[in-house]
Amino acid sequence: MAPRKLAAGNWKMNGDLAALAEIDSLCGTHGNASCDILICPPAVLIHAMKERVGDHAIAIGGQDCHAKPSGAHTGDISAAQLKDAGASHVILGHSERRADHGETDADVAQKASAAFDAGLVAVICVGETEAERDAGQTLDVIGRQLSGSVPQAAHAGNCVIAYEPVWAIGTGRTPTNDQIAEVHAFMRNKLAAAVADAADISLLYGGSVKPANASEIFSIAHVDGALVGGASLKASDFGAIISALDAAG
Ligand SMILES: O=C(CO)COP(=O)(O)O
Repeated sequence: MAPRKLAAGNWKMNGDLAALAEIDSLCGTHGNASCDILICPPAVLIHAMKERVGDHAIAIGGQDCHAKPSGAHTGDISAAQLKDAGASHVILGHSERRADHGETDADVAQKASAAFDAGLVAVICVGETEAERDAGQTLDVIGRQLSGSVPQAAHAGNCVIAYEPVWAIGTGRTPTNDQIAEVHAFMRNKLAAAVADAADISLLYGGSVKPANASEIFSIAHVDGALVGGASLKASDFGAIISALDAAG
């Protein structure tokens, strides 16, 4: 088996019911793509988006979940609730949550275990800050985040890893091909020490992926797809990225 190709969109705190028209458009143009497609809207849109997708092969995901299955946690959402609303995936450990909510690697690992228990695929994010890259610490940081955030129960069927350099998110800047290749090869090796089928885990790149740079990024070894922020909001842009992934060998 080879890792599955995945084009994933993270809508972050964007979109409303009217924006689901973009999903209708995406279903019309890319509902039968050969790569996997995932869209992670704000949680309030999951159910409606799932209904809109219907029988098209577009998966829906959350952007976070609580580590506990239920209880007195005002404002939080459990993995089982995401699943009940129609999600099959959940993004965990995004750098915006690590920064804004103080999430630690241990927090992310607990949430990932909760996601596995609920039958969700966890899309676990890792990535260095610009200061860490400038200090030559990139691989140390990624290694530490992978060790701390990916539970032992992870395997290719329930886990996807996204490398998102913090400094490349929403900035229009991307690492060089060599820099992406170095981190992705490192992640593949590092996971092999922890997970039996690590060679089959999909490794995504995220950070300023656009239609204009997608083909080049998808040509890099061990890049199995992308986690796309801004360019996932419009069906025309996200569709072009899906087409680029479909065309990549
Ligand atoms: O954070 C990201 C996806 O999770 C990337 O965002 P941008 O594609 O907007 O840079």
